[in-house]
Amino acid sequence: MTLKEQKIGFLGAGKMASAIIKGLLKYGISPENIAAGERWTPAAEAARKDFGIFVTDDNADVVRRSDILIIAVKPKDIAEALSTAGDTEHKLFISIAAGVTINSLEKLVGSNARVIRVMPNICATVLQSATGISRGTNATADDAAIAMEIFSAIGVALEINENLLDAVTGLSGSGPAFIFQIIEAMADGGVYSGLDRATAQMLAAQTVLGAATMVVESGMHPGALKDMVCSPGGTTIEGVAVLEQRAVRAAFTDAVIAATDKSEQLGKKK
Ligand SMILES: NC(=O)C1=CN([C@@H]2O[C@H](COP(=O)(O)OP(=O)(O)OC[C@H]3O[C@@H](n4cnc5c(N)ncnc54)[C@H](OP(=O)(O)O)[C@@H]3O)[C@@H](O)[C@H]2O)C=CC1
Ligand SMILES: O=C(O)[C@@H]1CCC=N1
Repeated sequence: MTLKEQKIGFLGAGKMASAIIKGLLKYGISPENIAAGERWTPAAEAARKDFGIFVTDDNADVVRRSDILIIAVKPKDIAEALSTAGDTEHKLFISIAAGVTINSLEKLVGSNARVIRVMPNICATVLQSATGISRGTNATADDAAIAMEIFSAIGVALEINENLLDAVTGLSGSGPAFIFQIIEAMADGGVYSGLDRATAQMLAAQTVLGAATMVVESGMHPGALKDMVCSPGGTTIEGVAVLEQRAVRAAFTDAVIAATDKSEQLGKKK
């Protein structure tokens, strides 16, 4: 069965499920092939209205209708969501929850459960997620292939050993928030110097997009690319010196490590 023929259900229709659904619809999956189970909240109403998908507060109905279930509730809500999922046999479960291990997911879904743990990011909404994928004990090669297909449809996906998924969570799962902070702060700098907010934000965002594209397309070390911008005695090295004085690179490294540690801690709570 191709991805476009699969019935995909979501347990939880909040921010991240919506990002993935939006991406899948952009990719060309029919809304008729997507269902979501959600507490009857504004998130549910928005998913129904915005995406035209089937939305219900009956998780078991979503499971019945779907071949693949994407667990998209907060880590603390997984046990409850799965306890209301009804007959989970013969289904593939893909969890996007931070920190929740394959071992605990398999215990919650059932002993023979086909489980895949993934960590996408919010950029799925514009088909630019960076996603790590780890296959559970009973998931087949076909299951891993379909998970790769789903997350490759909404960005870049790679299979990775589960012991590295917390690091993926700290880096690319949480990373968009760090980059949004950079864009906000750079735009503030532009506004400080007289640019209007909209212009400053557009210039900041396009600069991040362009710089990221150069790293991806050239494969060059970012430090070497930085050197290409820094004219001797010029403007850029003045700014770079300020960032170094404020230990900005160390702060970003530490932010990724802190988010990774938190993902590990969430896993130990289970
Ligand atoms: N946000 C992000 O950028 C990313 C998030 N993730 C992971 O995705 C998951 C979801 O995060 P996010 O989308 O941000 O969270 P949200 O709170 O936006 O979405 C979760 C939704 O699930 C609903 N929900 C809770 N319990 C149940 C239940 N038993 N049955 C059905 N629906 C339920 C919640 O309702 P209510 O609000 O009433 O509780 C909420 O609307 C988390 O596990 C997170 O770790 C992964 C990558 C990136
Ligand atoms: O902050 C969180 O816990 C989730 C997981 C990765 C991004 N957001």
